[in-house]
Amino acid sequence: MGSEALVHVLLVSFPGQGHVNPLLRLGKRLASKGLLVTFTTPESIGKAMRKASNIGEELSPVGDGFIRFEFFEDGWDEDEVRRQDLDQYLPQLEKVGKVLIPEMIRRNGEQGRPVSCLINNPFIPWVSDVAESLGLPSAMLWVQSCACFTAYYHYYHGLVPFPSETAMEIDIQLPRMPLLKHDEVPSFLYPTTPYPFLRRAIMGQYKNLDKPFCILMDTFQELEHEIIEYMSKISPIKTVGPLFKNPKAPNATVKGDFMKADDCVGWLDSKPASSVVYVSFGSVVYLKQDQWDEIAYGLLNSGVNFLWVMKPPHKDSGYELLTLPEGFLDKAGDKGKVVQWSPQEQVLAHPSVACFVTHCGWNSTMEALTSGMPVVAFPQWGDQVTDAKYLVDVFKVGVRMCRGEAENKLITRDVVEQCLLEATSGPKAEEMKRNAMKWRAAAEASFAEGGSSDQNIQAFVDEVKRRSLEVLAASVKSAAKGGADLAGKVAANGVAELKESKVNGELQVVS
Ligand SMILES: O=c1c(-c2ccc(O)cc2)coc2cc(O[C@@H]3O[C@H](CO)[C@@H](O)[C@H](O)[C@H]3O)cc(O)c12
Ligand SMILES: O=c1ccn([C@@H]2O[C@H](COP(=O)(O)OP(=O)(O)O)[C@@H](O)[C@H]2O)c(=O)[nH]1
Repeated sequence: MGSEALVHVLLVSFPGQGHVNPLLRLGKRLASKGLLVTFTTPESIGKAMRKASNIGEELSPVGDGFIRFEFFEDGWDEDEVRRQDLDQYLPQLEKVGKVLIPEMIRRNGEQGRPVSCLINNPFIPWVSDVAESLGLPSAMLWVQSCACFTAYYHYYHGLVPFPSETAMEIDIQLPRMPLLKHDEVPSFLYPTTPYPFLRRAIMGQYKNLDKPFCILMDTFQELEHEIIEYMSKISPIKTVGPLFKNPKAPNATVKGDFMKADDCVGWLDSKPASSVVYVSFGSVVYLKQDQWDEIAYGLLNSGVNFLWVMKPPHKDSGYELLTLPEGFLDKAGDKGKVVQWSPQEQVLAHPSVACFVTHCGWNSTMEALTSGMPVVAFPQWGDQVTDAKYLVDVFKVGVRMCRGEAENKLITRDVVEQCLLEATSGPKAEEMKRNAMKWRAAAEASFAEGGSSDQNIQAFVDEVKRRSLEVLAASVKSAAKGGADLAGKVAANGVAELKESKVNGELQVVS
């Protein structure tokens, strides 16, 4: 079957690694079930993705369908420093995207690929407005846990008290969730957050929550059973995680890394089973030099093997380049390896790796659970503090090393060493490993054919197909009436294509 006869969905991503990864993974899942998927994000990131990853101009086959990329200009010069300031960048993306995304949709229609559905991730809620204005269905991929989704929901609607200027240190009880201490709710909700623009971005998504017909989530039934059941009654959520495995297309090479991963698998191969601690704080967290030094000495003093990701800061971020203590690499010798970026999925799946010191970003959390990997939790802000609470107290796969950036506390080398030892040897380590392996099995069952997430993805694909026929039928009507609005034009172009498809006997449309 040619790609032109397939139902086409357009994925629009916020330009962050922790957002691109899950949306692209969703794209591969949808493609593998027979859709044509176009993935788009600003060209500033597109450029990095093309350079670092296996992305070309052409269509990539994935399972029964295809994925392709188109990037859009954000209207700023290549070296514009304001991109680092989301207070300025998010409104710019909205202004430009509201013009360029409809143009991209129209162009695709003209080229014989009418778009039937838009899917976005958080921080760019205006994508649902674009879809609505064109008469297209839309969905949103929530890229954090269902617990965090619930916390933001209750905050947005003022349903329970949250920490405030006058009562900062209150505990928070949300339905079907463990009691959260004040510093365990997503920290963007603290009155003192240094990232109020991320709170505004997320609240913008909640303001628009009635527009998507479906909210997809990178989590799975068995992991957050009760809270998923509760929120399903309020919002049209469908769990489709863990997205990072694709059983129908395990060899699809399309990846969205912004930086080429350093080679470290050979080094891991040379190490004994369960002997290496993997340390990574994701793509945006940047620690202070004194904290970095303590972690370095903690790693050395504990005597464990370690693989440590030390990514360079963005040149306009204002962060000082971190350094390692003098003589650190010599002292570590062959016990340690420091890289700028790792192939994290492969690292977490490697038998030499014993545990993961993580900032608890939701992608890292899902990847660890799905790989059966115990963690040492080192959360900083946002959803990370809530994820850490769940990893340690609910999923029971982790040791806590800190409570988050708001605590403003230096974690000393002794504490680092103690946590590393606790997570790698002795009864606690064994128990965490057992629990992690249980989560791995549950995750695998959920994405295997017929599992809860697989069923939800299939139901979503069926619904998109069903709605695509409605969209086309509506546009045939409006085209017949001579409607010259944009949606009409898009769809009218699509109809020409569909007639062809019909001739091929591949798609049937009632007009
Ligand atoms: O890339 C960014 C940017 C950014 C800044 C400038 C620019 O030009 C482009 C982007 C800002 O905040 C972020 C926040 C993020 O939170 C991360 O988002 C994940 C999914 O929401 C969570 O699970 C993680 O815990 C959390 O660390 C992830 C990101 O990738 C970013
Ligand atoms: O060295 C690294 C560090 C991170 N990642 C990937 O980058 C994403 C980070 O997302 P997460 O939600 O964990 O954190 P964020 O970067 O958004 O804070 C995950 O998919 C990781 O697998 C990676 O491939 N190599």
